[in-house]
Amino acid sequence: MRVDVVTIFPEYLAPLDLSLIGKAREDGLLDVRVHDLRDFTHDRHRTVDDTPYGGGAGMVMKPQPWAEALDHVLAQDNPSGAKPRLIVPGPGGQPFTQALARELAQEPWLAFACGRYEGIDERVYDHAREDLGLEVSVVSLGDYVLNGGEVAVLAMVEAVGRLVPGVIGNAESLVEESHEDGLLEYPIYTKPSSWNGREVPPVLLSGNHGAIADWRHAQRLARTAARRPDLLHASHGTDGSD
Ligand SMILES: O=C(OCc1ccccc1)c1cn[nH]c1
Repeated sequence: MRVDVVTIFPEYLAPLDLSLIGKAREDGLLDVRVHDLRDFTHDRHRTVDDTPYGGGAGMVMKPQPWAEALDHVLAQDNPSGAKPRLIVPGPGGQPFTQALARELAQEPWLAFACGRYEGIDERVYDHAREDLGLEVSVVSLGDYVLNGGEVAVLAMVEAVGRLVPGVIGNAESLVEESHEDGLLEYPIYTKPSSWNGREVPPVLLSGNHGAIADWRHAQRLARTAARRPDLLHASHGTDGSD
């Protein structure tokens, strides 16, 4: 998978060079390219923002640098003229979920646009869709506001990248994760079996795999009911009437 990120803070994406994602890049499983939006400005101050038409607080990211940056992304090492799916993190976007991460992990090429200030001139979205023929999705990590899209892109690239075959050595560990099938994960324990006067639940030491599976499923249901009842009604058939 190829991943392009356009940002005014390229150094914010440095953590993608670390650990799993870093190794995946070395192994050629992920091709991550970070572009500085200011490289696509032409004035002495490398201006990327200006005041909003209609008034209001804050600044808006100018359209021209974004158009040139996207042209560069589309042209770089792309003889076939393939198109990336463009993801723009923003508080007003569709929720980023494990289901969306799985969907994005199927894409051969993703491009992320990191907004700053109050956001990006709306015409950039129209230009990307109508003139560049890109599928554009505004995606939110949650109902809160960050100063820019970079932190959200780090989270999304990690969540998506780890689903790309080969990135995680033990694909088994991808199965029983929270949200993988609509339930939160069960409690986990490791040695020693007795610690600080606290014991590991005996069933886990019993070797009875059926009982262990039952206990774990019961724990997942209980945890989900306690912490995320919304998930229970959504994906387990209960319409909330019971
Ligand atoms: O704040 C966010 O993105 C950064 C951003 C983008 C555009 C304008 C302002 C801020 C965000 C919140 N949840 N998910 C993403």
